[in-house]
Amino acid sequence: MPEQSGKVQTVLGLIEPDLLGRTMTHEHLTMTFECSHVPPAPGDEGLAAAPIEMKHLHWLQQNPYSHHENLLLSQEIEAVKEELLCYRKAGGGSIVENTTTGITRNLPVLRQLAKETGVHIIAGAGYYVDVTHSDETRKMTVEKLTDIIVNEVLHGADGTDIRCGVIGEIGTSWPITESEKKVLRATAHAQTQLGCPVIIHPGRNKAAPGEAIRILQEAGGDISKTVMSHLDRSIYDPQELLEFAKMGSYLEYDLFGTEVLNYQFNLDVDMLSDSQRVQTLAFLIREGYEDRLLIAHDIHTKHRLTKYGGHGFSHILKNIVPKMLSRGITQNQVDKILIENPKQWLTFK
Ligand SMILES: CC(=O)NCCS(=O)(=O)O
Repeated sequence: MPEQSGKVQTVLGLIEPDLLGRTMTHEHLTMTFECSHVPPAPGDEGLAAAPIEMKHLHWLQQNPYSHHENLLLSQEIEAVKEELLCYRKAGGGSIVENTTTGITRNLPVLRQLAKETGVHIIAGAGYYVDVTHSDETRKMTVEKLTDIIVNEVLHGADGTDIRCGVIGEIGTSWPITESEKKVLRATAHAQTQLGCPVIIHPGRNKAAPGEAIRILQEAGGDISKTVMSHLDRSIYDPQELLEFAKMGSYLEYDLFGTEVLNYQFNLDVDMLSDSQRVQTLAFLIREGYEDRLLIAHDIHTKHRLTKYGGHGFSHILKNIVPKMLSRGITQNQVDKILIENPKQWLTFK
């Protein structure tokens, strides 16, 4: 049985699960997102190249992926540190940092932030979406990928002794590519060895979450210990959502704070607003899924930091929790979503 059994693995070492407190299960503290750049609309090239300024804020909020500098969260370590201190003051305890290979994971920075702020930080093992896979990664067998992921959890990643405490976010596109399928199978095999939590980034299609879970399941993964991210932009129809929920993964609404008219990555999608996210949580609770719900902001660009007029890492604690309570979700259910469910998920078997 690995030493992680019954514990949560943070970038500063193993801790008792009860120490986690309120936990955002899907955030990024330092990463780059140039792989997802969307060319600006004709006529907007000047805005896309201009420094971030108050007068451009609305454009930036609606076109976050067209502004190169906005995609470099890695440049904002000091601002993120300030945010984490505020997050603690607001009652936050822990953050799962989902940056994996391909979007510039920086474990030494995560360790430094954990030491300086007192926030428990859990780092992610594995690989982001196919466009970020190197030729070397693409050529690897499932066995080799499994060894690498297991090593990132048991011994440390990126040449450091800093150990990851979850596998993911494991990136998948739509349709899921061959290289991504190998990574999913390796994830399931590593999870079988380690008894660890897993988190998946689905492709941008309503069929994508189910397909990723099926691949994990067929490879022996533990779906009850797996989180499906980004449901806010993936499955809207209530019946289809319930069908997916029956598969047994955690259901994560992790784009709180994102309010956009046009979702740049898929214009067919009407991205949920925060009010609709809360309504969806209430619906899933009524349907019996309160033990399966997780929430977060998935901050991955500069404009969502308070330094740039964004909502920051404390938005859920300061604004969404009161809204949940005012819409009939009980304090006990809020605590489940923010404390108990993350604890159950993050504790190694
Ligand atoms: C970093 C990351 O993968 N964010 C997800 C953005 S998306 O719009 O939900 O795909």
